[in-house]
Amino acid sequence: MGMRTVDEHLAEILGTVRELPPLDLALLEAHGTVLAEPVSAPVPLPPFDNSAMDGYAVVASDVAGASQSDPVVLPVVGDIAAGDPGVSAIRPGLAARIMTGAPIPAGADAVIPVEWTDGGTASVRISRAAAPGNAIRRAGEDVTEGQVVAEPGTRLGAAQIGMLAAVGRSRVTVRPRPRVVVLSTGTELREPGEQLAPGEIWDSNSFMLTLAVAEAGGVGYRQATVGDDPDKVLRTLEDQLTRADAIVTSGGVSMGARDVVKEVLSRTGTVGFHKVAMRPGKPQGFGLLQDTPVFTLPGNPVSAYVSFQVFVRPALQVMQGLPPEGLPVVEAVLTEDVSSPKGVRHFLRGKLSASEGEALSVAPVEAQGSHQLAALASSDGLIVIPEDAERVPAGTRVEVMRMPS
Ligand SMILES: Nc1nc2c(c(=O)[nH]1)N[C@H]1C(S)=C(S)[C@@H](COP(=O)(O)OP(=O)(O)OC[C@H]3O[C@@H](n4cnc5c(N)ncnc54)[C@H](O)[C@@H]3O)O[C@H]1N2
Ligand code: MOO
Repeated sequence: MGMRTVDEHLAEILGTVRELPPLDLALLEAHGTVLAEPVSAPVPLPPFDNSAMDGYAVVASDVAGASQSDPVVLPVVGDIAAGDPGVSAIRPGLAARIMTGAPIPAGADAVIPVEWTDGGTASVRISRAAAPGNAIRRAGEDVTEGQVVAEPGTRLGAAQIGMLAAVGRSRVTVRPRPRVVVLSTGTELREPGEQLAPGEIWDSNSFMLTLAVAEAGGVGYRQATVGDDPDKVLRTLEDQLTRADAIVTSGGVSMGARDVVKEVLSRTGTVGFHKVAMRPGKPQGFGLLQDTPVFTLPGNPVSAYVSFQVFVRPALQVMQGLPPEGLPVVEAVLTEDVSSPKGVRHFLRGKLSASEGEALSVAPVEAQGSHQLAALASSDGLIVIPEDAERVPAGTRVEVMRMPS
């Protein structure tokens, strides 16, 4: 078990994981995935000049003198609704009733909102002038023909999917969400909701990690907790390979007499176990089991969470065709002195706050033990204290990994 740095361990991971093959998905199924092709508009948007309001299409110069006291009256030659094919036309001296989204008739150069008129159907009394172009939405004003509306690497949220539909796409090529099987090991673990016997605790890691996968854009499959029986652990891992793009385990990787994950994976696959110079999260394992990346995270809950964000999240980003950036990092001013072991990258749990006009600040929470999940759950950032720092005084600017909310 050689000692390695965080960067060395991450480099091995990022050098091993691969982008998932692209997949053609129907739009709604593509929500949350990452686009793998550039999408361009086959036509301009809007495709034709159309009305922004319900009202009357006119020639602006006809109504130039219209006012409350001296309205202009024009004959109405017809109705144009949204969806009409856009073949109608008017001549000077005429008006056409028009609805929002309907094509502007040839010859018209302004739309008078119905509120500025008496709403007439045979003829209309207009009591306000309008400049040419009034209430007209021009073709191509949103998107020009051939314009790329979404680049590869775009995460497809509601607005982006809406954009793809607006340019006529029913399906898109994306990197699928990585499917990640999450497995907790430990005979002491019980399902939440069950009774605890002496010596037992409720399994929290598998819930936390399954959802951390989802927060990172993947699909987490929570596996029922397995005990410390090596054959059962191996069988469970192998059974899961068919549906997993990656496997994340928690527990059973340190120095105990019954560290089952380490025992089992030392016999097969390429998973290597290392002490990584970080706190929390020292015991780490990573490698392939029949070509599937396996991350063996330490069992202490805070260690498991931090390890996930530092190592697994960037790997899931690579699998989705994204740069391995990990959590977003912000700079903040430390509110308290902290000390940190030399040679170790320390991830302290902290609370960010922004008061008006002042720089973002971060307060380390009091409980920094790797078993103290309540302190993690009340934090919103992981304060990164680099390897070479031992004493960091209050007022220092530090990097903080912002936890997903
Ligand atoms: N002699 C040494 N002992 C330990 C060392 C060491 O270097 N030498 N490292 C410590 C560190 S650091 C960590 S982290 C843990 C890692 O241990 P394991 O990954 O083998 O995890 P376990 O022993 O199975 O569990 C540790 C701790 O976490 C609790 N746990 C485990 N799984 C869950 C879960 N799914 N939900 C909630 N809590 C869980 C478990 O009950 C233990 O309390 O090793 C140290 N020891
Ligand atoms: O590294 Mo352990 O992960 O500190 O508790």
